[in-house]
Amino acid sequence: MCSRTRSSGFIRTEITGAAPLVRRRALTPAPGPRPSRATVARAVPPHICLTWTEHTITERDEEHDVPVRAVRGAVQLERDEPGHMDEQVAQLLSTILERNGLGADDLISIWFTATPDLHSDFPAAAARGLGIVDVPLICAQELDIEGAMPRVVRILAHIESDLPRSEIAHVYLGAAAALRKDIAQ
Ligand SMILES: C=C(O[C@@H]1C=C(C(=O)O)C=C[C@H]1O)C(=O)O
Repeated sequence: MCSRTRSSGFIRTEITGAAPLVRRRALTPAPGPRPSRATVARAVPPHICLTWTEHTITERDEEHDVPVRAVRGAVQLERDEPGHMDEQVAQLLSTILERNGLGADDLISIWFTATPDLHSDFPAAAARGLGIVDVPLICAQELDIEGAMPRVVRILAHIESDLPRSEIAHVYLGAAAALRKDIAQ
């Protein structure tokens, strides 16, 4: 899929497939202006099929490419109480990590939403309780849709994972499974 050869401190990336590879944060584009597709096509041997990374075929060798994926989760709280929220959100987040074989280092960022009937705490606080302290987090209020399930905390996490998209486990705990019967695990 992606092979690399080192040359005097730089590395040449040759993409032979069309996987949605995204460079890790530590990688920086090659200096200078971004060449056009035509320029790159002329500069690259014809057997190499380049993806969108073609404009930086030479880049610093700091880390390997890992696909970015997104994983969803949700849990319905029994009551709006800080200790209960903390426990339920921690369980949701740790289940997402466990079922997808993830560690804290694989997390890019996490969005939390809470339905408008939840006021007792920020759901993101539960992530810090799990030791996730250097991942950008944000909380927002979920849409106030008539008839929607009450007391729900949702998660949308962006992750680095070699799992294909079809194998990402989205976690809807307990009653929240009714929200997405098609993907809940
Ligand atoms: C169905 C859900 O609830 C809401 C509806 C969503 C959707 O239709 O995709 C996504 C998130 C929520 O705004 C869910 O959490 O999955």
